[in-house]
Amino acid sequence: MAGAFFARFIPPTKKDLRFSKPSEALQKRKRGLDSQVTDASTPPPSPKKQKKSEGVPSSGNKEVYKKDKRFRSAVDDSVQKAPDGEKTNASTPADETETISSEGKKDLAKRQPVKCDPRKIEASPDITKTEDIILQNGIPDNLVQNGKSSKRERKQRPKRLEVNGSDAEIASVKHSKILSRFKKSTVESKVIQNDPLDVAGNVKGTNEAIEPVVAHGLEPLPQPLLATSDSDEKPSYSSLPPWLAKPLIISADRRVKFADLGIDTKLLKILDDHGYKEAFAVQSTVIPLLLPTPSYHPGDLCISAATGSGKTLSYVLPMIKALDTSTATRLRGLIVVPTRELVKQARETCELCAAGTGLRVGTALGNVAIRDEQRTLMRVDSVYDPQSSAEQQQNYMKAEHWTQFNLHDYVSEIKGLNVPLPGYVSRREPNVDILISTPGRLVDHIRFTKGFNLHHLQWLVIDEADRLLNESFQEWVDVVMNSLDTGRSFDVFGATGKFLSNFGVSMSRKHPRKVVLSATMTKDISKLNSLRLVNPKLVVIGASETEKLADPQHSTAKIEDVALITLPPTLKEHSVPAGDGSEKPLYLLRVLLHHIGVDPSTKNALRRRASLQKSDSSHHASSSDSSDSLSSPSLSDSESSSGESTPSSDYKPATSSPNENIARVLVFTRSSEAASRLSRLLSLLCPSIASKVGTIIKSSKSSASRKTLSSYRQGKVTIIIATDRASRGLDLPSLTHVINYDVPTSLTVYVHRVGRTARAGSKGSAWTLVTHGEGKWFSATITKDSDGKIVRSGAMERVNVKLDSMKDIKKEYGAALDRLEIEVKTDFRSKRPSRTGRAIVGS
Ligand SMILES: Nc1ncnc2c1ncn2[C@@H]1O[C@H](COP(=O)(O)OP(=O)(O)OP(=O)(O)O)[C@@H](O)[C@H]1O
Repeated sequence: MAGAFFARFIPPTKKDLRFSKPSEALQKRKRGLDSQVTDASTPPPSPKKQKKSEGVPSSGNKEVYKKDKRFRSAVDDSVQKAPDGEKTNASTPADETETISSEGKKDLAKRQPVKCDPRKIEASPDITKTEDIILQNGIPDNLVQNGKSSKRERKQRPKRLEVNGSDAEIASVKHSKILSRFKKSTVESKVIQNDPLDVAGNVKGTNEAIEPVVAHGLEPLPQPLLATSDSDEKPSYSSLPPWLAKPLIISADRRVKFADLGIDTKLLKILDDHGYKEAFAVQSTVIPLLLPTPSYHPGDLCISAATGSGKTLSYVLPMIKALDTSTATRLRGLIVVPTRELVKQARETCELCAAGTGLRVGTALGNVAIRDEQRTLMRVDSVYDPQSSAEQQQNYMKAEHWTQFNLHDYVSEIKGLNVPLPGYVSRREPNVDILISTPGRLVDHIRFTKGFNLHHLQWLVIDEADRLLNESFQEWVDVVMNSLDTGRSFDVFGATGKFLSNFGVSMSRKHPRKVVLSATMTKDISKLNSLRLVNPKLVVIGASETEKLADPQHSTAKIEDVALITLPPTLKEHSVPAGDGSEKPLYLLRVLLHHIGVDPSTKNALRRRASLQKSDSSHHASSSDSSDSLSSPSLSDSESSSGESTPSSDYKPATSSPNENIARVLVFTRSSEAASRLSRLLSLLCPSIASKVGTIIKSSKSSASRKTLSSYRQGKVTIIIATDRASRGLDLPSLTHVINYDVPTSLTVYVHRVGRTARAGSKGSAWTLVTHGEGKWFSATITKDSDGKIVRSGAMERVNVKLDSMKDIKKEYGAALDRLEIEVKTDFRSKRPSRTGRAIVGS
């Protein structure tokens, strides 16, 4: 049979095959494979022996051997099946071919196929479909070895003939090996292209299971998938913890009756008498979460709600209700706020709600000596504790003391120094149920006030949380949290606690409920983590646009989609281009007199205002062509670019105050020095308003700020010039306007400044003077908010203010600056290096 095959085998002519010179590496591989397939020097093994020897080939040989074996049988079959006398030269002699390299594959794609005679190919009926493809396209010339055999192979050939008895068989073995490998690698590469997942299973289009191909590191490197456009895609994951990523979102429009929140009738009456008719959104959401109702949340709360939305009442009401049930006075509620003014404000609300409950409300702020505060905050209890008393006696009464003991002196000493009677010990305790404190003074008490502790604390409120967490204030967070943790240990229960804990009774206290609030709540998880919150929940009170996020259909809304800053919906914002800043006081005056109408009462002012309005109306008409010379370069067209508005357009406070038509203004400067000079300059420029101007600044004594605030409440002061100290939480009743004389330093500062007006549903108006140099920053950070951090109900309106008609005032302005300069030099010569009065202009 082998002889018949050999007789039919006719080597291909040069015309049939195009040869190329194999590379050195391919030559080496070929030699290696040859030696793996057949060992010509050994006698032919018996089938059994051969099988055994096949069973233990080296891993590299195994694969080749299998293929070899399979092909042998295929060739044998094909030879058997081929009709006698029919000749085919479709087979390529094995010793004249080469294994496929990656180079070869590349060449396969690039080069023209070798032309083969299809009739000859047809002669082999057992050639598989893949073989058909290869052979029809031709074997690439670099796959076919040069017709000259290597020396070694020529030497080996006779031996093989001797051993196997058939040269054709050797040739067929080699051919099969190469063809089989080529076939598999071709099929596999096709499959990888079409469906890489299919490689491990059946190849598409063939039902043949693919054996793993030994590619010897020559397989194509895996390529990355083509990048798809993901501009619209949002990550489906969040780096935030679930409680922060999925807040409870409530629309700011929500209103509920206080009676429906479980507030008792006595308190309802008090609230009603003070104008609290119904609960605002933050109150109607937070109170049920904090009180034992079906919505009760057993954990801490973080609350983000706009300025003036009523956050104070949202925590004071439930805290008072929860603490009301207890009898002994202990420090159980602690409210931390950043400024003294806020301490007083929170105290007022607490005292209002605690009226008639017997709860004691105290404050701790740095305006009095700590000793005085200790006297009012602390009390000394005489507690019967013979054991401790005996220990104390042993410490106090040493032998030498007894020799000098005088009973009369002892009794009088007890009276004066509050020394306990025998068997009793003195124990110092905070003498308030609720303490409202600034963080710095709170730390002072924890560190230095004997007996001051937070062991009994049940409520901890942190208002203006982002500010308190941003500034260290003597590391107050760590000090307070450590004090709370100490208070949870069984040691605080004294000897009884130790005794019971020895018997396995859990003696640790409950975590105090923590309520954290801000209008600009931080998403900084590390800062929030420092508060050691337990089972926290984030509540966001948003503008009506965020209502859709609260919709169950939008339940996948994440904190990334929710702006945590919402401006009051009743706030109207304006920006005023203020040129290069050299005439900023004049712009301020113009806004105060013309747009806000701060001085409608005096005849002088009315006359001035009438003349200004007259001249402004002409400017109004021409504002579009010339006013932009004053404007900041980046105030875009999307912002309303209008002429000057009349005072009546935005001046309609929605309060029921009898002084409804009086404008009340808070002007922000960037420093205390600038505030006091601006106040003086305004008085010089416009003496009629001098008596109405007050300041709230850091450098002044707190009594001065207090005086300003009380004068404001009495209606005597209607213009307050302040620093950012007044920007946080200050609730100035019926404040109609905020003016940023100096631009705020950040969006957060802006939000808190303008949030002093438009509170509790009242209308309010904010004005910002923007110089050329500040325009770009202001537009990008405050007006446009490209980050989408802020929700505002309307666009900021740009108002172009003209100074052309203020020639008289300009003359006064020069004289006023000179006078201020002299005053400043005189006043401050001895105190500090003086800045000129003109420094106020740009500051
Ligand atoms: N339910 C209510 N009805 C009427 N007025 C209310 C109600 N709740 C609060 N107010 C009033 O709204 C004003 C603002 O309240 P509050 O100071 O608590 O706001 P806030 O959210 O804490 O503001 P900020 O973030 O600026 O501190 C106060 O004058 C308060 O008396």
